[in-house]
Amino acid sequence: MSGYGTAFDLMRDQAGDAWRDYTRHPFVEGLKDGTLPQDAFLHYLRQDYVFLTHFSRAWALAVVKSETHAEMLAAVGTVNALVAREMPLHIGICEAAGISQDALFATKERAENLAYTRFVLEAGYSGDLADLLAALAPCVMGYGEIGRRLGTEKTSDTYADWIGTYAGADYQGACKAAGDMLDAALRRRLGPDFQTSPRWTRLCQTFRTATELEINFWQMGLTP
Ligand SMILES: Cc1ncc(C[n+]2csc(CCO)c2C)c(N)n1
Repeated sequence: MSGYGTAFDLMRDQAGDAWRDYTRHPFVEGLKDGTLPQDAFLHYLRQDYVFLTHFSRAWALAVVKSETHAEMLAAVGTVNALVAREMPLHIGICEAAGISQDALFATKERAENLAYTRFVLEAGYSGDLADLLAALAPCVMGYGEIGRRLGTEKTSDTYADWIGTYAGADYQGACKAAGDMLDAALRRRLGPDFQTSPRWTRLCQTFRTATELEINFWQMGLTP
């Protein structure tokens, strides 16, 4: 059990090898032992800034697709955390590494990056909040799992700040909240035994595709 909710555990099991390939990708192992080249890390961060721009739009769409005040509150809180905290963090790390804000804002979006965020947005545009959250979950919980594992297994402090962000209580709490939101959204729309709903297979497919797109994102990080 992950501690991130019932639906997430079931979807992760359905994703099979893809989940393992995402959370134990060579890029992740390079963060763990400090062997990831710095230029690959900075290239990843620049692309991730662009990623966060579109990811924030996807969470804003979750506000649009909400049906209850509790859903709106959770979604709007994530939009705020992303735009007011996570994005400035990336700007600060890049600036400290010599990448100006102008250079960062001018980053050309890689195809692997574009494919992922537009897939998530499309899941939301054409579906309801359950479809959108199934596409968002691998990102949120995957980094939670990676941070938690690297927090105890890391053998180098080179990327300790990055690991600490995702291993920390704040982020772990956000994963638990997102897992609870996913469970509640599925119960509301699919019923209490949501895994017996005719929609379940497709939601698991959406989760798996987003997981595969996360693998491609790490791979892109290794090829600046
Ligand atoms: C490619 C990529 N995937 C996942 C994350 C992690 N992440 C993105 S938004 C967010 C906050 C809640 O949605 C978190 C943890 C990332 N930064 N980049």
